[in-house]
Amino acid sequence: MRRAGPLTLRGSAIPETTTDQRLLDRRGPTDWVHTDPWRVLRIQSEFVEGFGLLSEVGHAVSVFGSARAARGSERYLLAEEVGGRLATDGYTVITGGGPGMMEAANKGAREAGGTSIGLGIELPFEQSVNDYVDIGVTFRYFFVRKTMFVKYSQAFVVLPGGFGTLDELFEAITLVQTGKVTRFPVILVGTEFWGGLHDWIVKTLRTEGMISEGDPDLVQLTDDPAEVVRIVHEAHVNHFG
Ligand SMILES: CC(C)=CCNc1ncnc2c1ncn2[C@@H]1O[C@H](COP(=O)(O)O)[C@@H](O)[C@H]1O
Repeated sequence: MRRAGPLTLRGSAIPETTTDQRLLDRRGPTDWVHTDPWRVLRIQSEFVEGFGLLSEVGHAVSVFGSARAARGSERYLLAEEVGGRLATDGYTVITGGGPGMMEAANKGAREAGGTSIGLGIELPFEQSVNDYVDIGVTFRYFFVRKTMFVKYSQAFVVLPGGFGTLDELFEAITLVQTGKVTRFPVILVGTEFWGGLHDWIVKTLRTEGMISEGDPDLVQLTDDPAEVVRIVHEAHVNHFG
């Protein structure tokens, strides 16, 4: 008779090898590594890593923006200021961990003495999280990473950017519109950059009946980093007391 954890095995049911031996024995086909059930485990492990790392982060704000802004450019400095002001107000700053405005926001947060987090994404070209990230994770799956941005922040700050930034912006607006997240400010920084999109949302989406009357107000526009912090702070105080 053999006991293995909660199991009792007798006779021919007793395996000839131990669990460790079977684990360490690498022989056999490897196709299973490329199957979806195996990927599900990998996805699960990304959630476990992410939740484990971020669950004790205090109040946080996710800052999005172009990966392509040059160091020292006006937009880089804007992102740096936004990151710095949020950190000074006590918020952890979470970015996509990449270059450009993500790096700038991490830099601002770090230099203001705040916590600077980067949730990177594995991309086809070699890349690691930027040098201003104090706590970083690199995800394989976009959708796991996106869950982390929403779950562990109290607001989205959206600086000028391209498709990646638009993806993050519209995901946030949809979650707010459908009530999946509540009292979650989505702040567009850069009235000139975002004005055209906001006008189109009002003049086309609302006029054509594709969104509700009040939906354009789900996002707020500003040019002023101090105003960003004020909006976040106000929503936060109303929500958490
Ligand atoms: C130089 C280059 C293109 C590097 C890309 N490296 C990246 N690293 C991490 N997050 C990224 C990257 N590219 C896009 N993203 C995600 O998409 C947004 C920026 O994309 P975009 O530049 O607006 O469209 C960021 O907020 C970020 O979450």
